[in-house]
Amino acid sequence: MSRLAGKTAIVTGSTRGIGKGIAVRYGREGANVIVSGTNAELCEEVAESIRREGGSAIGIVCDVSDLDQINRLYDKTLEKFGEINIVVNNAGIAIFQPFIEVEPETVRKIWNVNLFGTFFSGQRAAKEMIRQGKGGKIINMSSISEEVGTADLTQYAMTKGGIKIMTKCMALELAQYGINVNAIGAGVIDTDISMEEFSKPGMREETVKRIPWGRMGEPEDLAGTAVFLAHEDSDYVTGTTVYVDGGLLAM
Ligand SMILES: NC(=O)C1=CN([C@@H]2O[C@H](COP(=O)(O)OP(=O)(O)OC[C@H]3O[C@@H](n4cnc5c(N)ncnc54)[C@H](O)[C@@H]3O)[C@@H](O)[C@H]2O)C=CC1
Ligand SMILES: C[C@H](O)[C@@H]1OC(=O)[C@H](O)[C@@H]1O
Repeated sequence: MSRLAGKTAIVTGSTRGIGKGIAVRYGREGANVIVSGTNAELCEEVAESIRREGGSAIGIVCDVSDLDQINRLYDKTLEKFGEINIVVNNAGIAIFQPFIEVEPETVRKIWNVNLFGTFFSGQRAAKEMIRQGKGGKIINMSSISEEVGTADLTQYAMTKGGIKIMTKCMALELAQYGINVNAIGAGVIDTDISMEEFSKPGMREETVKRIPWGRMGEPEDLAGTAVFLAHEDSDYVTGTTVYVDGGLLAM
């Protein structure tokens, strides 16, 4: 299928995990994909793997906690492809720590990537999409953590709660330009972000037991929703979170 043919899509934090899964699927759906992250070699590696499958992709380094790098990401994308139609604000970090032990620096670090990065990448995306005058799709990576509390993750969960309301406010302001803004609320997905936590004895088994679908998610489980939210099929969907969580929030 080529549901995204002719579209140019930036996916932040797409050198591994969920972002990589989305970037690879967008490549298969015919989009020009910008693979982005903090490591230049990895950006090129993932872009090359998309090109090897016959897709169109380039790698551009961008630390989303740095506004200059965000602007460079957008400038370079426009230089190469002339337009930006889809942006997935996926880059994110988590640090597990009991609330009473968290240092200010930890909060600032998570805040800068998850909130500042999503906000200012979204802002630049909106400015370009308004200038282009053809609408566009902005997808923010959120989590079931925007809805339910998790011990040792206050410093992370509050950023996802922030992304939830950011998504709604952006959707309200940008509807007049035909720009959809939605979020994906991922459940527990088997990626490096939780590797340390799940290497603790019994943690993985305990977690899987709580998931109605009976397994942790894989990055590929999110890719279909990311295509839907990037495609015209979702033109009347805005300001919402689509949860992809194996039923966790149904409990
Ligand atoms: N794995 C999970 O269970 C869940 C993950 N999420 C969210 O999905 C997103 C992706 O996470 P995963 O793929 O699971 O983790 P991951 O750790 O495998 O991938 C995170 C990606 O973000 C990149 N990144 C980190 N800091 C960055 C920065 N300053 N600038 C640019 N890129 C940066 C990393 O290089 C990596 O490519 C995150 O926003 C995370 O909060 C949401 C719910 C569940
Ligand atoms: C970091 C967590 O393990 C991961 O991130 C989320 O947002 C999910 O709720 C998972 O627990």
